[in-house]
Amino acid sequence: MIVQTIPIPQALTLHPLPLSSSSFSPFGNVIANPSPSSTPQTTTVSSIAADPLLRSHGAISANQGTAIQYKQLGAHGLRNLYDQAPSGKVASGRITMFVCAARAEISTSPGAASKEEKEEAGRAKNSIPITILERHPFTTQTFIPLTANAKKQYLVVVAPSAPPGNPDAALPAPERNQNHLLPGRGLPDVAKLRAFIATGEQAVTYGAGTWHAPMVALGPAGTTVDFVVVQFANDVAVEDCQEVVLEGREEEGIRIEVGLPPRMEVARL
Ligand SMILES: NC(=O)N[C@@H](O)C(=O)O
Repeated sequence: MIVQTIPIPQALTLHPLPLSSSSFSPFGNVIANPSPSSTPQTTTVSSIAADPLLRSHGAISANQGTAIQYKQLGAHGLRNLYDQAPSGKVASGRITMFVCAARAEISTSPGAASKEEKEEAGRAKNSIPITILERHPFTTQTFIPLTANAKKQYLVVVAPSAPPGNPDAALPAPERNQNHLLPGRGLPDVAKLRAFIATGEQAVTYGAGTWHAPMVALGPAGTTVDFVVVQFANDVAVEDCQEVVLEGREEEGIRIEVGLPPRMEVARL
């Protein structure tokens, strides 16, 4: 539900970076195969012991040696903090699906964009407006694209919380998380918005309370990116989802948008 309207102080164009675990760590987790070159056939107790990457992701040999199981995929696992929700209403785990229409397309061909491509991108105004941010204060939310295709892409737009103050004082938000990973109860700090380009080989978990824009699928017109979404909810609107409208002044060009590059290298973890 909409809880606030924030005036956009000045025009802002975000330049998205390839999504990676390290750049996204203040906001949540990137989930991807930590070591695509490792196969179940060649991964043994001793090869795991010798490989810091496998060890740091908690790799074990599973399914009678026919699988690798990674048990540690980031600090923001599934979190249910509804025991701190003022309504006291218990939450349940939910699995839903978002079928997201592609809203723009960028090329994934490696290499720098040519002068002509940059000019063309400028002319096409290849940008996505950001007009709303939302957070799920008491739960993590994981978006898992139903494709393992690096050519499928989506935009992840997130903001840290501003220091707490009057405007957010009445909003339900948790105070404690076992790993102290909460972003804080404040409204989004729009000047510090960040944008990332994710691929179909990456899933993303927003940490509990992380401000984020509604998912933006990328790709040719008429296509979709389908996501399985895993979170908790208790059906109390203000505890499940708090939305903030970002109010620009179109006539003065005061808006927030993500500028899409004509070409972008896609990154692994
Ligand atoms: N992220 C996104 O697209 N949507 C949500 O977080 C939602 O719960 O609606």
